[in-house]
Amino acid sequence: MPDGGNADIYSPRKVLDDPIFRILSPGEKPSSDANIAAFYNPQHEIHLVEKPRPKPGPGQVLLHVRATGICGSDVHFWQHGRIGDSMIVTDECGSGHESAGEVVEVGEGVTQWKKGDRVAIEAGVPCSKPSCEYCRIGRYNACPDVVFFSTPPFHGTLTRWHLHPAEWLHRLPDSVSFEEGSLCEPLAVALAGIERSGLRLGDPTLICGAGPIGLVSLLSARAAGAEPIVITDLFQSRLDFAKKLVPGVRTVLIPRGSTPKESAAKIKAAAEGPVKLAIECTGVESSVNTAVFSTAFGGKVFIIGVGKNEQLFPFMHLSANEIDVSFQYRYANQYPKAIRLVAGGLINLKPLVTHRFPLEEAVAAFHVAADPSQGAIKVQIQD
Ligand SMILES: NC(=O)c1ccc[n+]([C@@H]2O[C@H](COP(=O)([O-])OP(=O)(O)OC[C@H]3O[C@@H](n4cnc5c(N)ncnc54)[C@H](O)[C@@H]3O)[C@@H](O)[C@H]2O)c1
Ligand SMILES: OC[C@H](O)C(O)[C@@H](O)CO
Ligand SMILES: [Zn+2]
Ligand SMILES: [Zn+2]
Repeated sequence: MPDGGNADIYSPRKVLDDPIFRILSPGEKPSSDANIAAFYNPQHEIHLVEKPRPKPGPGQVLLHVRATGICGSDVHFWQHGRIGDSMIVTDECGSGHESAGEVVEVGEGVTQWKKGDRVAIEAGVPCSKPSCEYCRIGRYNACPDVVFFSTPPFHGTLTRWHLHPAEWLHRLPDSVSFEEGSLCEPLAVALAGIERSGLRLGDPTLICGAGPIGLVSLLSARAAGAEPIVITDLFQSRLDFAKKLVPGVRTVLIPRGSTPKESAAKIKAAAEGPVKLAIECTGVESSVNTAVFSTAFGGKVFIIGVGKNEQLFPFMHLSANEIDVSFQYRYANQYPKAIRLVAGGLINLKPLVTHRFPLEEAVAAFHVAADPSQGAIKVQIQD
């Protein structure tokens, strides 16, 4: 467990039999300063929960969470109860890990923050112990004792009053809104991918999938000087959105049922040749294979998407073309860079928020985020 943490906020709590947690009854109107949150459970229900307003312990900061984006992973935990074999919803669990907020109160020993400071909240809190190899070498996203808020059994940051360790908050300049601060979380994922992919100025680049992760990857690849950039999706509406976001991008609609080689032929035509780097943001086997067949000899397929545990890929094609395949898991050391790029105007996240809800309507927000017919890109809950 992280030092200085208050066991309460990290330990799982069974909502129903814990007197300080209660599920709000449908239609109940909580008071304007109630500490409400959106929780999901193993029965795939999602509801508002009222929790106590915590007091900051040593090294902690109490925040008023002002903006939280709903991630595909939040929806996945709610509707499927798990991600992979290790992240399983076995109890009521609070959602949200894309948050930004305002400092309300600081605990003993906290000197870098004061009331009113505006921050982005880094949801993955590693152990930071010298004895931990991954924390010691800076790849703290691999920390075996990480508390990643909203990944079961840890409750998320989608709440009104959230307690966080002071050193895992990042200052937001006044020029960066809470909306943008919240979006720095998916941006951190993309920036980690771009950094580890080795993307260089002028590299022909493919991005598979035009969801929030594909779109922040598009914005990041453009800022990093990739050219040309091709982006794919199954829905023309998402490709149209990508085109508005980055007018120079080339879009390729992937017809349902087309083979990876047929899709790759369309991509290579749009890119005027095979790409140097393919950033895969769907996790779907056919799309990963499309990325492989679209990549030049000596290129790289960099996979951010998550999907089925076992997947087939064209082994000999990769071998005979010396194509590297890498993966990204969350992020480490990316928040300061994300905030600099947004503050400096190199990455404009604002258009990504398409739907906004007040905290009291968080359940309705989840239903919109989960329904592709609503056309949402990023649904945000604001308070
Ligand atoms: N590696 C990490 O740490 C990390 C962090 C956040 C999200 N993710 C994962 O990244 C992926 C994308 O996240 P998101 O929020 O953008 O999800 P999303 O579902 O909103 O977007 C995925 C997009 O891919 C498109 N798509 C599906 N199959 C396709 C295909 N065969 N060809 C082209 N496009 C296809 C969908 O139409 C959709 O627009 C998800 O798997 C998510 O779990 C990974
Ligand atoms: O943005 C972070 C990702 O959504 C999470 O790691 C999720 O995949 C599991 O917690
Ligand atoms: Zn996420
Ligand atoms: Zn660690």
